[in-house]
Amino acid sequence: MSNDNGTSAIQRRGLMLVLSSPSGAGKTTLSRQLLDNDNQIQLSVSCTTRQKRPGERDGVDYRFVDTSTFRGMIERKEFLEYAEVFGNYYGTPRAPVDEALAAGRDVLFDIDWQGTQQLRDKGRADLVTVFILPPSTRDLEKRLLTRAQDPKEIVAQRMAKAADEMSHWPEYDYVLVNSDIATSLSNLKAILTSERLKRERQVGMSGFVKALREGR
Ligand SMILES: Nc1nc2c(ncn2[C@@H]2O[C@H](COP(=O)(O)OP(=O)(O)O)[C@@H](O)[C@H]2O)c(=O)[nH]1
Ligand SMILES: Nc1ncnc2c1ncn2[C@@H]1O[C@H](COP(=O)(O)OP(=O)(O)O)[C@@H](O)[C@H]1O
Repeated sequence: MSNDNGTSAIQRRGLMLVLSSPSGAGKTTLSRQLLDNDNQIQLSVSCTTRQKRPGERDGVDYRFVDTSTFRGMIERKEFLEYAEVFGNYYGTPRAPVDEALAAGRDVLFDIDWQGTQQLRDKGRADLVTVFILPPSTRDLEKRLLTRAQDPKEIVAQRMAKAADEMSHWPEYDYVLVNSDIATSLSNLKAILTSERLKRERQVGMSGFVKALREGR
């Protein structure tokens, strides 16, 4: 796996980039743009028992499963973490994450604060967490309404939960206020670049420096 700072063949460890926010703040939009822009990171596709929204694709945005399938996966310990959010189950399948990290690839997670806490409790050294806030409550509601994918009562339910969810921002490494999407994307890319360049993640660096010092 190469890094992006011109030192191309230096191997590094994959990292786990977590995005959380109240519903409607823009994490799905930001995730999609980041994935389109960066070929070293892949999305962790969660399982959920919630209804598919128009335009969502099974296996791409989520794996849509029924409650008994989800419970079976819990029993077989197939989830790295899972939680109940807005009355539905959501969970991160473990195997694809382990495979990606072992191959030195980064993994992007769109999960809530409960899932983030579970990953943190497992002491995952490769965790980098980002909380996304809306510029205002009015903007948040406007975004949920203009997304136009949830019935009015679901939007109201999500707005009612927003204050609670936003109280978790101090638990995250980075915080972005998503006013302008292009600025947020560029800030997110800056976070990712800096985290990739951390010395301890560049596991191939000592070999590289050894070769340099030997004049090779
Ligand atoms: N813990 C956990 N939360 C998840 C997972 N997948 C999605 N979520 C969260 O569940 C919440 C609802 O997601 P969703 O129904 O897609 O609504 P949206 O956030 O309005 O797009 C969001 O906070 C997601 O980040 C998961 O695998 N685990
Ligand atoms: N910076 C932004 N400015 C204006 N609208 C935005 C911005 N970011 C996202 N949106 C819009 O807000 C709505 C909710 O965004 P989405 O990414 O689905 O949020 P989340 O995944 O956090 O629930 C979408 O219609 C999206 O196009």
